[in-house]
Amino acid sequence: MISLSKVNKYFRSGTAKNETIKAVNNVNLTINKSEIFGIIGYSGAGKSTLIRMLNGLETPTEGSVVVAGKEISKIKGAELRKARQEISMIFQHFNLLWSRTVQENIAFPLEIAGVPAKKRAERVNELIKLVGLEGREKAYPSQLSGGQKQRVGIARALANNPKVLLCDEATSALDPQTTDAILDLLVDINQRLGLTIVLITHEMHVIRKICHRVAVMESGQVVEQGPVLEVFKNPTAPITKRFVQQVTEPEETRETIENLLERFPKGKVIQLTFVGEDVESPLITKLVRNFELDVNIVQGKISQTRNGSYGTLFIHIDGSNEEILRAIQFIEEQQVGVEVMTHA
Ligand SMILES: Nc1ncnc2c1ncn2[C@@H]1O[C@H](COP(=O)(O)OP(=O)(O)OP(=O)(O)O)[C@@H](O)[C@H]1O
Repeated sequence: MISLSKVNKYFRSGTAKNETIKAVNNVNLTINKSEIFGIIGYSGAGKSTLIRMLNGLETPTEGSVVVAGKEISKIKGAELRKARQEISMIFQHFNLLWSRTVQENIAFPLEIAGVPAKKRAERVNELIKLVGLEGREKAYPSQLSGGQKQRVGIARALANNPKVLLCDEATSALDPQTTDAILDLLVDINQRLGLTIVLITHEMHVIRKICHRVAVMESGQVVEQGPVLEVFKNPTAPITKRFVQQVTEPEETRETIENLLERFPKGKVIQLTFVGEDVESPLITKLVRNFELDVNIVQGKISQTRNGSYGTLFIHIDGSNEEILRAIQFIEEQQVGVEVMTHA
């Protein structure tokens, strides 16, 4: 559906004469039909420049950009405008028309495409249902929440049945819950309409949650790309490792807990949280000495911070219910956080 071959984009740096910035540096990418493809990178990595080349808002200095069979990098004028109807975009700050209602915003691209009024109204209704904005048709953007505004943006982008949806940091202005709802909507649209989605983001959570494949950008280059699960399991570039860490630690902990609860159906799995020096070992010794319990240390991780160590330890304790309760009470009295693990 999309292919970029040896794409470079240089900008004048604006400081010294003849000095250029390589915003995009020798990028080769293929994005398949109906795929959700994520491009992740920190600010200045070249993501915006790259995505803007997919709809002809920027032209590459060198190389070719082909989208839905058209060489976007070579076409101009009416031909480019026509090609752009197949490539829609949504934005971080929604870019809605503030003096138009929800309905009128969604109808706008249909008006431009010359769709007659009756058909337009039908299509707007369909889109309102698709994005879950029933009842808000007559509202103005200023009366909507961030999530609702992005739903209008999505409906408007889908109005002319595009083949590709480009998402430029589409959830970066939203809170985590709203982000997840919008990401769910994008997945739903991808599945229902078979739409190809390309998104740029600086949040690995977005990639983890919805993308099939990911490309990692740094200083204009794609430093790593592949199926999301593989990149998570085996990140190679240091920047990828940093992005993966954004999300794997809490997730892995949850998975580990489920795994432990299955491995130890009897007794209790307990998470202990320590802050400070060497608090864990006397506690375990006391548990073994003073209670009629079997105690297993199953997993732990202690991290050093500038203010001392911080860590968690998972232990499994088994014995009579009474003894387990006494032990938990004892731990609670120490300088240690304690949580009895249960299934999520
Ligand atoms: N029109 C322009 N003129 C000059 N330099 C530009 C222009 N557009 C982008 N750049 C430069 O190109 C590099 C890549 O910018 P780009 O906006 O593509 O990165 P990004 O990864 O999208 O970052 P952000 O998320 O902050 O937008 C940066 O060094 C930027 O300053």
